[in-house]
Amino acid sequence: MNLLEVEDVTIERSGLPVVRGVSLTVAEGKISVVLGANGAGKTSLLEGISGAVRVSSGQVRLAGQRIEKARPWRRARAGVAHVEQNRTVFRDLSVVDNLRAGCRRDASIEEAFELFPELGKQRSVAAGLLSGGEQQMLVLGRALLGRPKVLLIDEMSLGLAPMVIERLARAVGELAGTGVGVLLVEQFAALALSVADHAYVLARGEVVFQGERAELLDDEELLRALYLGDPTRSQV
Ligand SMILES: Nc1ncnc2c1ncn2[C@@H]1O[C@H](COP(=O)(O)OP(=O)(O)OP(=O)(O)O)[C@@H](O)[C@H]1O
Repeated sequence: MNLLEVEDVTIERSGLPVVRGVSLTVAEGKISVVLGANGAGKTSLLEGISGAVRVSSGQVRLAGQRIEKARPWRRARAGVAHVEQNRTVFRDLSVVDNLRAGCRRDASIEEAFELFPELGKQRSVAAGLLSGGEQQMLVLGRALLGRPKVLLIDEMSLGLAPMVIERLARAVGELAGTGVGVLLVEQFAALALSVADHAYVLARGEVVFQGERAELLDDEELLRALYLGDPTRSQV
């Protein structure tokens, strides 16, 4: 079942369309990734889904219900969690208090420690003292405790070491395993493709490729172009 459906969505910034007629889906328990160079419109797309920016036209449906006109907090309450690029933690609060801040009554912060035992060993440490990777774990753990249906994750790998990125990717796979639909936006294809079920490539606001992970892995030319940051150069 598709938990998230984005249909023909256009988003404008300063009067210019930066997301143009994009359609994509995220199924229950699956990971869809959106790849694309800097400025391709990935962040704007996620913001349009969570409500941080207005969608000019098209539909966004969560479990079949239209949400593209709903206020951001309503979308969050309906089950859209948005993990933004800047890893926002409450720096002065402990790990436990950061998790409590996002914890629904029917969730337990122990669930976050099961997913990230690393955090369980630092319960009373101020979040600001954690490494970048641990802060990302904290943000993901907190999002999990909000019991989302769909998790939007923006550039989780930014500035992190490959080993840490692999660790996070594994955790995202485990999260999806619980039934959450994940939409992962990444500039770097390797991480995204290691966990993706379905992949989309965005260039200048448009989807220029979509397919199963295997198809993208098979298409060396497209992959190379992705790494060079210009997916429009390949034959798609
Ligand atoms: N607040 C804004 N006002 C005007 N234009 C914006 C704004 N934010 C982004 N843009 C423009 O929208 C386009 C898409 O940006 P967006 O951040 O969505 O792309 P991206 O693929 O996520 O890139 P990045 O990896 O840099 O986040 C870019 O041309 C950018 O300059």
